[in-house]
Amino acid sequence: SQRPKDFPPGPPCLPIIGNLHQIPLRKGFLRWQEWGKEYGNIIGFKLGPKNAVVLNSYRHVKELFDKRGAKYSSRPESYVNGELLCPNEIHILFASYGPKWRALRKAVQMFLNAKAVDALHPLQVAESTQTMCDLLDEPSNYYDHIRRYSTAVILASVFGQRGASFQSPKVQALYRVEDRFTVILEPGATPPVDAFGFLKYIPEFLSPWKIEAREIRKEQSLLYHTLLNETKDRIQRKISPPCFMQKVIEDQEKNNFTPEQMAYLGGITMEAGSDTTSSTLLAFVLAMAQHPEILKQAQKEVDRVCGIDRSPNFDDIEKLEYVHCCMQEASTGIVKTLRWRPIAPGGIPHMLTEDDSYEGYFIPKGTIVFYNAWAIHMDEGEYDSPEKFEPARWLNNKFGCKSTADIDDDHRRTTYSFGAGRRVCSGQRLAQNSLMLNMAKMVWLFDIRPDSLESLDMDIGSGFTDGIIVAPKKVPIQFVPRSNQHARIIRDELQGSQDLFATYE
Ligand code: HEM
Repeated sequence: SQRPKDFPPGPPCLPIIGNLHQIPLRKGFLRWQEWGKEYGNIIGFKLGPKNAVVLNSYRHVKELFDKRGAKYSSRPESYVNGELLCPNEIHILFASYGPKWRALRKAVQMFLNAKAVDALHPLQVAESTQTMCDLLDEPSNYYDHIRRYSTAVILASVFGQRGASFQSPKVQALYRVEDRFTVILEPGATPPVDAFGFLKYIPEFLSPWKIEAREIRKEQSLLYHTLLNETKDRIQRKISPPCFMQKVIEDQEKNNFTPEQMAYLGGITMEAGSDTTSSTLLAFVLAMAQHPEILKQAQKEVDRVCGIDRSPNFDDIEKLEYVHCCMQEASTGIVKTLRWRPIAPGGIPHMLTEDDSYEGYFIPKGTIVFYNAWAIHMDEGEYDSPEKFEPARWLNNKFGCKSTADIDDDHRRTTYSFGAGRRVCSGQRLAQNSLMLNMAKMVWLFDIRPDSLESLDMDIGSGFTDGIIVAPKKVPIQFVPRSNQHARIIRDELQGSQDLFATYE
């Protein structure tokens, strides 16, 4: 547990365990943020014998992940991820930087490139319109309706199948397993088995986390294989609409993918795109419920651009500057940010594959490097009152930062919510399209109000769930249609989507 010579500064270590005892089991990114005040924005610490570094400033993420991507793009070796949950590097998010990851990333890119993603506009419009009608019919279940939306878009575009309601068995199966998956992946949710290898030999009856991991693996594998087999069957019967898996199946020999790799490729895309997008939308709902004045201003703009005779669509989005700012603040604008509540606040760890020197520090090969999206987005040096939901900050400059800040355009990302470097999220464009469309339609259609202001808990610690992906906890929120005419129009628009839905049934 000794710190390497010239390692970045950090808290003193204890023998053997290093700093493990100082990192809380949940939401460790808050502790890293606190450490930043004492040790600076690049902090070195020890997870038992393993070296770890956390980056609390965008400047370091930019220099290390974006400019030195060849070295900082692997993932830490992990017994839980790599052996129990997703063996043989089948999971793109956890695959180490090498040929297997490259083949997966190339395949995913085929589905997530700009042209392919923009071809999904009609599907997104149809599913979003259904979501608005679901919110009209059953507002108290807003949480499920929003979660259904993101899964339905991926189910249809990846597997050519429909997720018509939150109760659909596949949507249910996905969230049942996904909720458990994101919790077990959070550093701290399992014993430090990578630091102390002997822990893996403790029998299962004394290690409930092992049983949990095996069950998750079984459920995930069953779901992904079932979806793949159903899609294969529908393709054979010539009743499948074009979808990502169709292309993957056609290219199976060329890519040399096993059925397991194919099933996981589709399943993981669904995983990656479901609760990420819905959690961001839910954070937006929370912000709108707390800030009626911001909602009003966004409504004014949507009304000016779309009027009352139709709901917003993709042609309008470019013209909605203030709604953009709301999205940039709560979530993602076209190429902008997810600042206020990043859904992966502690980031997804990268691993350094060669020794490196940086600003006089030595960072050895094998170091686990965390980018702390939470600390980056809450940096008081960069943002005025960072804790405040303030869309207007994005009117100042494209980074939403203080006008007095030194605005640095070189390789700086407008958001770190999607990660950075070569492992940056492949699904940004698809996610952004979904977010913008749903936010614009929601603002156009509803007044969004809390049952009571006291019921809103905006605190990232207490008001959001645990896990590597966090989401606002469910609180009662009212969705009140702005007029009968708004409600009638959205229902009429839904009728126009029925033919498209039928192709996925
Ligand atoms: C608001 C929505 C989303 C957010 C905030 C988000 C965030 C992230 C983050 C933080 C990473 C890790 C980046 C890193 O390690 O540096 C990631 C990876 C990834 N995301 Fe997303 N994501 C979102 C939506 C999507 C969607 C819709 C898809 C596809 C359907 C997707 C597909 C992926 C894939 C395939 C990876 C793995 C990349 C790799 O390791 O090579 N994401 N995402």
